[in-house]
Amino acid sequence: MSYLIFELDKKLDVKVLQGVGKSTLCEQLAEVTGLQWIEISKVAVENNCVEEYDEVYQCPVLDEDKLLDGLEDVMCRGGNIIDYHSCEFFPERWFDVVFVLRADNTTLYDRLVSRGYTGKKLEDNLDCEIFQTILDEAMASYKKEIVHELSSRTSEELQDNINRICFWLQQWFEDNKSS
Ligand SMILES: Nc1ncnc2c1ncn2[C@@H]1O[C@H](COP(=O)(O)OP(=O)(O)O)[C@@H](O)[C@H]1O
Repeated sequence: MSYLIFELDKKLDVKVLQGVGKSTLCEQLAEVTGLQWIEISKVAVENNCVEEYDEVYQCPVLDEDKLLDGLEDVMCRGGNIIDYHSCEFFPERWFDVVFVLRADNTTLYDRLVSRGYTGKKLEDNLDCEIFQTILDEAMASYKKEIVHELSSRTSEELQDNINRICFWLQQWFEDNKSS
């Protein structure tokens, strides 16, 4: 499961979880739309926003306040695609639409195993999908009407998602032309 969140405050921004295809989608979307793809994990490391390393999940633990402070100006300008595996700590005002990517468990299992995930990290990522944790988190963090689910299992669905998001963007610009 994954998020894709656009902040469309006259400009745009996107945010997206693990193995569902968010990087793949964000990269292609950035190419097509000209939006700036921001990988939070990379930005955090580059800007010293990592507090410690979680040995169980084998991932960095972020200094969220510092990270958010550093992103504030960029997000206010808009035009970004934000890519990360959690969404509740981002300010609600940053985003105008949220896309939650979904993949069935077999697909997700194969992707995560081929990426080298094992043990608790693998189990918890799969549980997230089974229990719809990310969708619930998105629904709880943002207005329900701006949260959308997209299936992300095949290359056809990837293309379809890009088309749907581009169409959605066009509509957004039409609706907000005069403001
Ligand atoms: N829609 C899709 N159809 C088929 N394979 C996909 C799709 N999206 C991503 N993948 C593949 O799944 C793997 C994980 O994708 P990635 O974009 O890195 O996920 P994430 O960024 O969510 O962790 C990669 O090998 C990628 O090529």
